[in-house]
Amino acid sequence: MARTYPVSLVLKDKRAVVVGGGPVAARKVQGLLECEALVDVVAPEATPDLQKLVDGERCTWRVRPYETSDLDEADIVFAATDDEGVNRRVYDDATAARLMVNVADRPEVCTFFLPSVLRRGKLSVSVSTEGASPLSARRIREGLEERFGEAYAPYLELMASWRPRVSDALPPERHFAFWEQASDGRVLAALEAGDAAGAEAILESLLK
Ligand SMILES: C[C@@]1(CC(=O)O)c2cc3[nH]c(cc4nc(cc5[nH]c(cc(n2)[C@H]1CCC(=O)O)[C@@](C)(CC(=O)O)[C@@H]5CCC(=O)O)C(CC(=O)O)=C4CCC(=O)O)c(CCC(=O)O)c3CC(=O)O
Ligand SMILES: NC(=O)C1=CN([C@@H]2O[C@H](COP(=O)(O)OP(=O)(O)OC[C@H]3O[C@@H](n4cnc5c(N)ncnc54)[C@H](O)[C@@H]3O)[C@@H](O)[C@H]2O)C=CC1
Repeated sequence: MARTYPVSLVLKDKRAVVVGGGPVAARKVQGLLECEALVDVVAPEATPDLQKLVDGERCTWRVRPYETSDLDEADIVFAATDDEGVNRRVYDDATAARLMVNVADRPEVCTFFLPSVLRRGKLSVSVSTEGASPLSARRIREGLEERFGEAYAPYLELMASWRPRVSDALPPERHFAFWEQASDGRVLAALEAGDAAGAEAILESLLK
């Protein structure tokens, strides 16, 4: 298989069709809703966890087997039934419509895989083994949780809020040096110690 091309998709208000209603589909629906996608589930049956996510607005449920026309409005497709033939049909239909498609039981035909993701606010660390060992991806992600603590969330909020300020206050040739020092660990350490004012003061001092 060719190597994959990692991206972070912006799926807000994009329509994702998830075929299947088991735990695998539910995990995908949950992740999609967290990214503010619009989700259409197609399945004759769905787990209680998945049913709880259905609100008739951002997440609908077509309570029946898959039909080709289910992909009419789709931007991205997930085949996650326990029926190989149905998953195959979803794959064929999606491919014919030139849609990106993830097939839960067929890594070799997926046009994208779901990585295991560590999140801290705007930080996401995605771990993929390209289908070789999903459980290893999860274990690697779990191993990263200690390394990347909760302070990364306020840290990146602070960095983002300073970007326009730095652009306004400093000439372009000083931007890189500013960000190099701003990201050298001191601001993060201040936030880890609960010292938001101290973190801000470090950045202020770098403007001089
Ligand atoms: C190809 C891929 C397609 C896709 O994108 O779905 C795929 C395929 C398959 N997974 C299978 C099994 C398991 N998958 C998990 C877990 C996760 N699987 C995820 C992704 C992917 N799984 C994609 C590749 C990602 C990569 O390699 O990096 C994660 C990372 C992300 C997510 O799903 O959101 C999420 C962890 C999230 C987290 O916790 O952080 C566990 C463990 C568990 O449940 O905790 C098991 C049981 C243990 C085992 O079998 O290893 C099987 C066999 C099914 C069977 O035997 O019937 C297949 C099919 C096959 O391999 O043929
Ligand atoms: N990618 C991944 O991370 C993983 C993938 N798998 C694979 O994912 C698949 C699904 O796993 P589970 O959610 O545990 O299955 P499950 O058996 O719990 O659920 C299957 C779902 O498919 C639905 N379904 C069956 N025929 C359908 C049709 N014609 N149209 C629409 N929906 C239909 C059923 O109503 C049910 O909701 C399996 O093939 C399994 O091998 C399993 C574990 C992890």
